[in-house]
Amino acid sequence: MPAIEHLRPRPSGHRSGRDRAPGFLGRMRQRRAQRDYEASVLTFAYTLKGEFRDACEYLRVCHYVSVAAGITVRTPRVGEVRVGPPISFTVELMPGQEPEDFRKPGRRMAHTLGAHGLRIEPLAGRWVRLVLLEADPLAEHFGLPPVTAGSGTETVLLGRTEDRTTLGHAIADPAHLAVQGMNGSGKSAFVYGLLAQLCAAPDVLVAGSDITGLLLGRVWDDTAHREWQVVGTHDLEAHAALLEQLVAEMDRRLATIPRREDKITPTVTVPTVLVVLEEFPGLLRAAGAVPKPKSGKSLAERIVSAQLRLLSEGRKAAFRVLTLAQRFEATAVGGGYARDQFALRLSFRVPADSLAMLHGDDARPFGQEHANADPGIAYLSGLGRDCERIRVPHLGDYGEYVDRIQSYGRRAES
Ligand SMILES: Nc1ncnc2c1ncn2[C@@H]1O[C@H](COP(=O)(O)OP(=O)(O)OP(=O)(O)O)[C@@H](O)[C@H]1O
Repeated sequence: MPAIEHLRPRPSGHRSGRDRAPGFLGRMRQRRAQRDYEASVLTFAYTLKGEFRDACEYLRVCHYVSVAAGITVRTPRVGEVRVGPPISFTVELMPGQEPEDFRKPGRRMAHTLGAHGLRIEPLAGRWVRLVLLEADPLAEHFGLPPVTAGSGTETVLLGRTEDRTTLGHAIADPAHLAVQGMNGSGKSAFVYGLLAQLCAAPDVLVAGSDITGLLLGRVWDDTAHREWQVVGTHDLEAHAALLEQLVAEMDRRLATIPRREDKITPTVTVPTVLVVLEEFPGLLRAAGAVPKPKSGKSLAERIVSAQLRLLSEGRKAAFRVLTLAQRFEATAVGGGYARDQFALRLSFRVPADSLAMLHGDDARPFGQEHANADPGIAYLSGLGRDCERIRVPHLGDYGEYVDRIQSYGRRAES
């Protein structure tokens, strides 16, 4: 950030190196160094304020006020500037502004000021502190600790935000999850971590369909979950049959909701069912190649309609759908209505248009940069937060996933 660099005070020690009070010339040098330093801080603060004002104007974090001479621009007032590191400054929000209003333009604002990112720390009243981050706060590796949830109502670790807030989510909370990402972006590793955290909970059942056979299937042998999982492409009919079986269970639950309640409360005997649909567009493509029977629905139609019913009615019956896809195009996941049912959405590295497709137009400014994101970096929408960049925890290699499911996966009762 050459434009707004500041000088740091230099130690004014005397040449002898001995610990002795400075003489007259030494004291003069000290005073001059102090004066130079103070002047450099003032120049630095002045320059930073100017650059911040320009950035606010360009990014429209400002008010346009009509005066007799025409339109004038008001930008948030900068208070105290700290030279850091990290460099930070306080800002008084303008009427109607919220700290969150700096989040979306934050990255661009930081780039204008020569930093990597911006952390927003709300202070008292209408003041916030903006901290300029010199490096990507998400660059640091984040390992998943060896924890398992004791119940679906306990939160599992989803990730860490740029301001180091840890985000968790309880699978019993009524939200379906959508996860998209290109090959190698870290979406499977994320779900390995999620399932490893959930596999031991006595009131959670991990069911689903996985044409790859890596996420579900063999890994889950000898656990209570395995009989509710279908893998591979050798018997595609079995995938449709499983989803229809899950819909039948959902219908049975809906019919038994107590009169004065509007949803099922999950228990050990009526667990939260997490329906994992790994590489769902691939399943639909494979099913689409199966010839349609003379009467009735095609295999792909059966799969789409079962998924749609689980998505639209499952929440009240303690069903949660977790769908994985490389891109969440409406046509690839059973239509726009199906896509709208996901309250929690995560996008690992995807092309810019795919990010906006799942997170809305608000995510468009992040698209270009996110298209080159490192594995494990994702945008998350949901949990009552705006679309936000996070790093998800990393469980380790595939062998670690196998070990954790085999060690902690809930066993079938004999
Ligand atoms: N959270 C993470 N932190 C650090 N590295 C990660 C993380 N997640 C994944 N990786 C690295 O990225 C590699 C690819 O991850 P992963 O296999 O999950 O990608 P994917 O999106 O599922 O790709 P594919 O669709 O090909 O399966 C992993 O082998 C791992 O080395």
